Amino acid sequence: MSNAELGHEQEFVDVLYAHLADLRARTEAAVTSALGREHDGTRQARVERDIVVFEQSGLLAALDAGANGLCFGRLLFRDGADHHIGRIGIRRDDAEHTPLVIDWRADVARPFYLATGHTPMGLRRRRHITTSGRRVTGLHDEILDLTDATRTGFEGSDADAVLLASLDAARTGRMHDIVQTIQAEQDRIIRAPHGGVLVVEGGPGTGKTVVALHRAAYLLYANREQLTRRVVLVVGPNPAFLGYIEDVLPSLGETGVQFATPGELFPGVTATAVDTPEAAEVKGRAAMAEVLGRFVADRQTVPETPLFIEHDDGDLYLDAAIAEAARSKARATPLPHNLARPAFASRVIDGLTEQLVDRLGADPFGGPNFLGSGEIAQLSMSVAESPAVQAAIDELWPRLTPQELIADYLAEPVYLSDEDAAAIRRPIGYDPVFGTRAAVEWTVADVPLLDEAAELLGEDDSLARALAAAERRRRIAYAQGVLDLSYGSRTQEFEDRDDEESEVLSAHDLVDAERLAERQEELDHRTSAERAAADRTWAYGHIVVDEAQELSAMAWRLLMRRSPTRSMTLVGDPAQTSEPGACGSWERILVPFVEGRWERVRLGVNYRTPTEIMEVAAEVVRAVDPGFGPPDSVRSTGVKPWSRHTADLPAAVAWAVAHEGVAPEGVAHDAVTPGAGPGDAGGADARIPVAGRVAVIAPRELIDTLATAIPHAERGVEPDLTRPLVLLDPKQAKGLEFDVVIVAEPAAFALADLYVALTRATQRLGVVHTRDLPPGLTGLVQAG
Ligand SMILES: Nc1ncnc2c1ncn2[C@@H]1O[C@H](COP(=O)(O)OP(=O)(O)OP(=O)(O)O)[C@@H](O)[C@H]1O
Repeated sequence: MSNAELGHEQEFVDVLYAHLADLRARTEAAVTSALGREHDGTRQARVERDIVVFEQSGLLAALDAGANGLCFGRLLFRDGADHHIGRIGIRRDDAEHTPLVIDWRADVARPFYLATGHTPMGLRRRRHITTSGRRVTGLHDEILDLTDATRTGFEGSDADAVLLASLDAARTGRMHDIVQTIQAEQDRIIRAPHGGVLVVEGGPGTGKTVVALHRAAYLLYANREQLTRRVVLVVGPNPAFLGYIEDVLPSLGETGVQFATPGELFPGVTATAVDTPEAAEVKGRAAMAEVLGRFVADRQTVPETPLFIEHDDGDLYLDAAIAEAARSKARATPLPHNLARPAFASRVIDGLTEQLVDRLGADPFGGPNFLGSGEIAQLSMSVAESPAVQAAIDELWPRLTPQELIADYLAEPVYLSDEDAAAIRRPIGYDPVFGTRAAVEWTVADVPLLDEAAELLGEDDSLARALAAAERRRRIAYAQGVLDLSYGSRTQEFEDRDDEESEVLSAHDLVDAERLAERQEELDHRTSAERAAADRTWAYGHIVVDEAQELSAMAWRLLMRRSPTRSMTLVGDPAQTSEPGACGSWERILVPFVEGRWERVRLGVNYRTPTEIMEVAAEVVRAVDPGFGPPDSVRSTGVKPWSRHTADLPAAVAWAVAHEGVAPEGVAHDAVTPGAGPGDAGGADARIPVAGRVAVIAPRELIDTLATAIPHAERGVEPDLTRPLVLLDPKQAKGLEFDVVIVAEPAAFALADLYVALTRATQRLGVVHTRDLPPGLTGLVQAG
């Protein structure tokens, strides 16, 4: 093994970090000085400041992101080309600004992920560089050209060594990027074209989530202008999951991404209540769209007996004929309820004015009405301005908010069977003092109903839109000035744009005046992602949906509205579906929206769960579905899952936790000898992690009881997953992973939930139970 070779790479990495530090210092200085600079308040001065801040802030974020594990690979081509591959791209200071390290997303980096002995893609040698901080700790070379006789001593026959080392590492409670070890099947998905709907399917641990996140990073790189402006939205099942994955994109230099759970997709509403499974199922049905449409139509009424309206020019009667004619006119417009209201109102006003005209201008001798057009117009105005007339119109065609409509509907659900109506009925609460409506506690399944209501009702925002358009014109004019000046004052760092592989972008390359105008708004106020989050009608550039199999038909309607271009990556595993309202198959989800215009790809290798655990999880499913085929695990640990029967579940959970090496509060984790897990007796060459994370996964109804036995366990709606021990219900555990998992009382789990729980462990699995074990778990090693 050549220490010189390691030394060369260390020298290169040193140069790289020195360059990064220099770039960073210059960038930071530029931002600080621009922000701190006194300016005279003139447009010119503001423009100059904004140019610097705009150009440099994005670069700073990318530089910070790249600082950790900046360089991880090297490609040596047969033709002599030699490229280092990194998390971000950086160029030299030479005259040509040649690349120092290539962004992993650039085309030239692709052989790092795809080349094989059979298809070397021009490569002679591929090198994995392992670093710890800034120190090069290891090299792993693969020779792809058998005529290459050079030997460094780092050539390895096991091409998966780097991957296995990464998979065996103790978990941290946060998902990490995998740029160093993306597998070929994953790379093809990550770089699949931007347009259309791509469904990524695969069993537990096949990398669906991590691949979807890298795909988002790749798409942002390849379509930067479009996607940073339109924003990428990542939808995940719950807040804990979003916390678990939220570091991945920033670690790849991408910060302008919005994360949301399905309960957060209606701005202004936070889902705090929980539906029963039956209620969630009813609310999620596609038929609810039509039901709500009918409910809105029911609010457009005709009086059974004429409404009497006192008026200065004479009493008015708003009868069924006038209301009927007005309703037909309003419904004939293509507008939603609130926007069609003016059409209704104007026809009612015409009808009532006619009443007055007939009465006041009637010729007693049967001749033509003697009121002139001016007088009629006057009468019409006085009718329109009458508060009593307005109140009558409101009664027949009320202005409605989505919240009011859905609260009313849930208070008295119609167009459903009695059973379904009973499942979702929720009386309106009233403030005991003021008698006003109490605030509604919304559920996740209410959110798509609110969105549907917003579509049916429409919002009269014409004034707001006109103001926004005027403001936008002003900003574009201003931004044009920014760009003109920016071109004149560009720095060396940003000039280097002659080739297609450039990774560092400048204002001229990224933006036109319109785009910069939007950027200015961001600088002044919020980021694009923040603006998107606050705007129900935002059209996202790309949407990634994780655990997509869980969403209801109504939730899909909402998401499709947010993606008019239908650029989406949907990630899921139908075998892990347990939501009663879930849509079921991809066909059912997608045919109504993108029939024939979607593609499905499958990932088939489990990178998380070792063979020993996966076999057990598969047996559980096979007990009901004998043909079930789980993904193949990429590694095994030699440690068999164990079970323990007990009469005292909390005590058994506490015992299991102690045996898995999680110290109670106040005792340092290191003070407990880890690894002596109850199942180790059977393990021959067990590879045990030194430290890591343990999860106890238990049915929701047992969580409180178990918490008393393991008070040091982290739990709650949004548990901190970086803590050594967490207590979760199976829904919360979706998408997560831990070194060790203890499943409590598996007989109380739904089958899909149990499958999810059993497949969360990267190292060891134990089961504690008082009831009989479900089929598939009965053969586990008995512990204790
Ligand atoms: N190429 C890879 N290199 C290193 N680690 C990988 C690779 N692919 C996947 N992994 C790791 O495997 C684990 C499982 O990945 P991920 O959570 O994305 O799987 P999933 O298919 O979404 O699982 P589930 O459906 O069970 O939630 C993660 O720790 C991930 O980092």
